[in-house]
Amino acid sequence: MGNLKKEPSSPIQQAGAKRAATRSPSPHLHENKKQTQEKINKEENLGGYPSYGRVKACSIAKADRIDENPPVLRLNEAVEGRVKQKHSEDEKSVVFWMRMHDLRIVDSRALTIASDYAREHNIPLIIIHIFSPQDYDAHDRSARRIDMVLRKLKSLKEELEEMNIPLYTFTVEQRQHIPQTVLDFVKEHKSKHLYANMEYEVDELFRDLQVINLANGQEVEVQLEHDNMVVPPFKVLTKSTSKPPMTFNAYLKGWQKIVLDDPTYRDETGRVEPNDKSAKQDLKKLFEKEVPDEIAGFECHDKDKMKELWPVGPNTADEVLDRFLHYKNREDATEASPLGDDAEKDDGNARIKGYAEGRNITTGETTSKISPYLASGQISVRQCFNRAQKLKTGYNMDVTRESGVGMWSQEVIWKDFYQNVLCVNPRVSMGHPFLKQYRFVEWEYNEEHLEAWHQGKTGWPIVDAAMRQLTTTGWMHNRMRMTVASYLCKDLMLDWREGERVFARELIDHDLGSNNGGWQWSAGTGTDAQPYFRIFNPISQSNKADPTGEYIHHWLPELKDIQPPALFEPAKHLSKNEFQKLNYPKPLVDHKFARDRALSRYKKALGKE
Ligand SMILES: Cc1cc2nc3c(=O)[nH]c(=O)nc-3n(C[C@H](O)[C@H](O)[C@H](O)COP(=O)(O)OP(=O)(O)OC[C@H]3O[C@@H](n4cnc5c(N)ncnc54)[C@H](O)[C@@H]3O)c2cc1C
Repeated sequence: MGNLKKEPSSPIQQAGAKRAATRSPSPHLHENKKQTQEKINKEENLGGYPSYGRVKACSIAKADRIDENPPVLRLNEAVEGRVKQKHSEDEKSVVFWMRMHDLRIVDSRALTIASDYAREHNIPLIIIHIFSPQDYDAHDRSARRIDMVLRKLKSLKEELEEMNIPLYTFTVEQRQHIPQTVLDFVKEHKSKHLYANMEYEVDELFRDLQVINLANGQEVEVQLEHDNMVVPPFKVLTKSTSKPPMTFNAYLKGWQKIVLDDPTYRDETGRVEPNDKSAKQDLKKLFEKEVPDEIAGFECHDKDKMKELWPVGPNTADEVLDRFLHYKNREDATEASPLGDDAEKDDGNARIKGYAEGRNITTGETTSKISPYLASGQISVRQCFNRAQKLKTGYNMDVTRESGVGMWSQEVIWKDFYQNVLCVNPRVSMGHPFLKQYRFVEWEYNEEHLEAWHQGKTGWPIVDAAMRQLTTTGWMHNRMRMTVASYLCKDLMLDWREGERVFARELIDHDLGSNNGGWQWSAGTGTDAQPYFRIFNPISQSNKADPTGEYIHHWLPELKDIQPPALFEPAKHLSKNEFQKLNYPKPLVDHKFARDRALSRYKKALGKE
């Protein structure tokens, strides 16, 4: 790999490197960190994870302890037992805390309740959003994701201003100070009620528990709602065990029954109601504060490109969905915004209609590209599900695999499923495999290979094209996510958490539940995981996802003159001379060798070797 650059190449990698330099140990200190980390791993019984300090995992003991009493259940209890506050004359406002996952003002459960309370008592509604760089760091948030949040907040601020509602944003540097800072704000604005939708990551659940505990002693009532899933966590239970099912098919069955029995789960709440005009004057200072252009340490270096590819505005998420439900597939859309202006409305040939058969093809617009908008809550899961279901024919609810509507609805339910997995087994978001038997897989730690994979220089065109799509656009097609993830874990034998982290730092649609679920599925360590012995072959994946080679040609112009099948494995098909002229790397590892190595390592972890 002599042609591999050590310097971060994509803007997002540069941002990551800068952040790493300021906030976390430099990647170049990995060698020094290795010993310390190995010591910690040994001490904490993490054996088998010799890490370079990159992979974050808490001790097994701690993960098991948190799993035994999942924080979401504790939070549910705390919400039930909260100290209630009655409205009185001295209550002058009500506060809604908007989070990174619910950036919208329509169909947001807690926001609607807050808005109703404000109307009922004739007091103004205040909306706040907190920037927490420490949390972004802890969750490896990408600068692109943060940039999209800022752009959306700016747009919301303008919209809300028309409705006399202030959207006030501020940064809290030390995340441990967030609970009290929020309560201080609530009290300062003479409010006794704070509303928010729950976030399901472990840190956030513990933070919210603390908010409630503190509020109980400070005459503030905190009400938290389940909003980020159609069916809240721990609701779907298997008949035989009364436990949440951990396979998708069983979950889907239970999910469907619950929603059919009680259609209110699908009910959308309306739009936030305006404040009285007087709020503009009374809360002048809050209106005056601008949403910042960037957050220090998370500057987005390809901001303009992101803005062009993933625009935001009052109705953009609705429009992106609309395109998928009612417009034709644009053939040349590999690097285009889902809102490009050359789309043709055609209900008879709408993209969703071809989804069941076409979703694995990487060229054109075979999927919705709604994920950046869904992950940041610019549109709700309910809205997506309901709007697709409106197009169904002949069923009460279509979640079958036979139709485009059914298949797409199932995919949306996968999002719910992975949120549920996160809530039921919090260890998965703390660096632990869902299948505990895979705690001791022996991974390779190879900085060069990781870097080559990240930069799209593995020598396997389908993997490289996909990784360049990721670093250039912040998004990757689902089949490609599975392909590159399988390649990282099973061909390069690199720890899935390394890949999970790279994705988190690059993706504009990063969602902890879906990302973790996708990575663990690919590594064979998760729910529904493909078994360890199923190893994606880059050539069959190329044939399946990019039969004409158009996707590879788009992302790897150096291979533009080569056609399939040579395109899928040029090092094998071309003469030495021809191959050298391409300036394209040879495969990092031989697939057959890698396959045998992976099988042996997994078997060893299972005690079969
Ligand atoms: C290794 C790996 C990492 C992933 N990381 C993320 C991530 O960080 N954020 C993310 O939103 N999705 C992630 N996914 C799931 C999936 O790849 C994306 O949701 C999908 O590619 C987004 O494109 P789309 O909106 O066009 O999807 P569509 O096919 O149009 O699906 C519509 C929506 O359904 C949901 N969905 C679809 N497939 C899945 C799935 N397999 N798991 C969970 N939800 C799904 C998403 O919200 C998606 O936007 C990951 C998958 C893998 C294999």
